[in-house]
Amino acid sequence: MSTAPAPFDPSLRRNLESGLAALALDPALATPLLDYLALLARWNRTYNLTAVRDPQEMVGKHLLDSLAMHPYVDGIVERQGALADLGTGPGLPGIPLAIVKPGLRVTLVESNGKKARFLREAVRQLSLADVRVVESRIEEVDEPGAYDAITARALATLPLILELGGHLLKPDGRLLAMKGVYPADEIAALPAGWALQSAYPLTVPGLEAERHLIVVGRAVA
Ligand SMILES: C[S@@+](CC[C@H](N)C(=O)[O-])C[C@H]1O[C@@H](n2cnc3c(N)ncnc32)[C@H](O)[C@@H]1O
Repeated sequence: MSTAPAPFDPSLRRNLESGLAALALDPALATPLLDYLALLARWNRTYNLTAVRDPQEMVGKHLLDSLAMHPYVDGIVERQGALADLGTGPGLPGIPLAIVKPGLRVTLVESNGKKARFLREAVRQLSLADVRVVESRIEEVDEPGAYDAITARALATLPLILELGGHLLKPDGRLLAMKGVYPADEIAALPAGWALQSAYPLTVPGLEAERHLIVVGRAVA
């Protein structure tokens, strides 16, 4: 499938630009983000990559929702670190974060072949030089201790995310998990050796839904 200019209604760009401004991001980033959205919307017609089909809805539920956590990856960019986005699906939140944080090294981990094919194409067409795609089950990724952070959105419970991908984190690495309702039960059930580090309420411009960023790291003995 070829690249084409984003064929969107101007109101969609305006909504995205005002959402970016509300998140303290440069509204000019709307251009590369809309290129990604156009690709996603086009492939979604045949590949069923996401249940959200309306591009206007994708702006809030996918782009701005993914970007609401952007301040929390700044430390990784500063230390020239690496982040693995587990069960990334069509690249969420990994691709929007990579677009707005140049220099952030992102590995997109996805086991579904169709989604991985889309991801490789998106990386190529959007010229995302610091992004790589690993088509694999998370638990089979053989890169122990390689990452400063792992992200996961709509993947699994906190204990299961750590069971699948905890091995990928450096000793001081962090799981940054995006959650809806505050996951008190999941936090109480964290596996031995892991502890809640912080929890931040996230505001997603234009969305009412409750969102939280849950930060988990290795417990200090
Ligand atoms: C509900 S989707 C969420 C996708 C994306 N993170 C988002 O926020 O839209 C979960 C994704 O995780 C992938 N997945 C689930 N278990 C996995 C595993 N063990 N290894 C790799 N990918 C997995 C699925 O194929 C699916 O694309």
